[in-house]
Amino acid sequence: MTTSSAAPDQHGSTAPPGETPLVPVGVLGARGRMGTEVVKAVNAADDLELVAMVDAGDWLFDVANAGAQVVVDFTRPDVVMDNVRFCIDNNIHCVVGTTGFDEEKLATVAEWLRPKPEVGVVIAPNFGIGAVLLMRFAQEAARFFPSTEIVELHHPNKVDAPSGTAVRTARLVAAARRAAGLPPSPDATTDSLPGARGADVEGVPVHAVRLTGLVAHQEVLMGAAGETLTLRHDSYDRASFMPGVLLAVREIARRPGLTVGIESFLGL
Ligand SMILES: NC(=O)C1=CN([C@@H]2O[C@H](COP(=O)(O)OP(=O)(O)OC[C@H]3O[C@@H](n4cnc5c(N)ncnc54)[C@H](O)[C@@H]3O)[C@@H](O)[C@H]2O)C=CC1
Ligand SMILES: O=C(O)C1=N[C@H](C(=O)O)C[C@H](O)C1
Repeated sequence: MTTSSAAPDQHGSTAPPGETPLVPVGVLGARGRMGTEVVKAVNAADDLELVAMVDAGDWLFDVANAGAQVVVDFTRPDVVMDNVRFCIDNNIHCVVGTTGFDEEKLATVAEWLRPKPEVGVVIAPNFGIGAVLLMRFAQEAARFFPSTEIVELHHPNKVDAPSGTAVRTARLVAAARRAAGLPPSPDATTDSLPGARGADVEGVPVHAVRLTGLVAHQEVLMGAAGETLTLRHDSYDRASFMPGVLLAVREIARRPGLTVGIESFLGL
């Protein structure tokens, strides 16, 4: 299913002459939990124009035919790479929220962008500004604590575990610990059931909870003698991700190449 307004001009805009051109935006995963929020947010923005809504089984070409200059992808880890490749090949900037990106996939996207110096792609596991701040705070604090573990908690419809946010947080914490010369966190475990100590992400245990009634939550637990520092972020409504998504949609044309995370968009 797609929606598209009057045929865009050569700049992809349908704004009346003399007015600031609207940025034509396409949404992939448009009927999903996040995609429906993005559709609402783009429709409510007076400087953006929703020109294409694509979901499973729809024709991906519709985003190009509709003149989208920016595409937002909130689909699935197993399809997102095909979507990103299509957008890059068609000179369409990409704001990607879909998770599942490891270093290899990020390197592949960067390679696809090499012959396209004008195209911008931002891949962010979390567009929630509070979540981004949590990651930054955890990165800053990590070097002061012998032990760090992460607990992420999500709705039971999430297909991937651990969350992309938790994996990125763990990687940032692990890098900070390495830079500080910290030894591995103390752990005397020698006898455990599979999974009991969580997923090992560069030496940081990450535990995933799936619970009816939740949306998206994360705790970073940092331990030292006689104290624990607990950092927690809660997303109660997917509207919380929209300020970050719209910031990226508005900025991406000025950010050619691959950007991972929205920290630089926030001046962090
Ligand atoms: N970066 C961030 O801030 C956030 C990222 N996410 C991630 O976004 C992704 C989507 O999450 P949800 O919206 O909850 O999932 P969802 O399952 O509700 O939505 C995914 C949508 O993509 C559609 N889809 C599947 N294959 C497609 C294809 N080839 N082309 C177009 N559409 C296709 C599905 O039919 C579905 O409507 C997940 O990877 C999740 O981890 C979720 C929330 C925030
Ligand atoms: O699937 C979700 O809902 C979310 N996924 C992202 C992730 O995997 O980090 C972001 C947020 O946690 C919500």
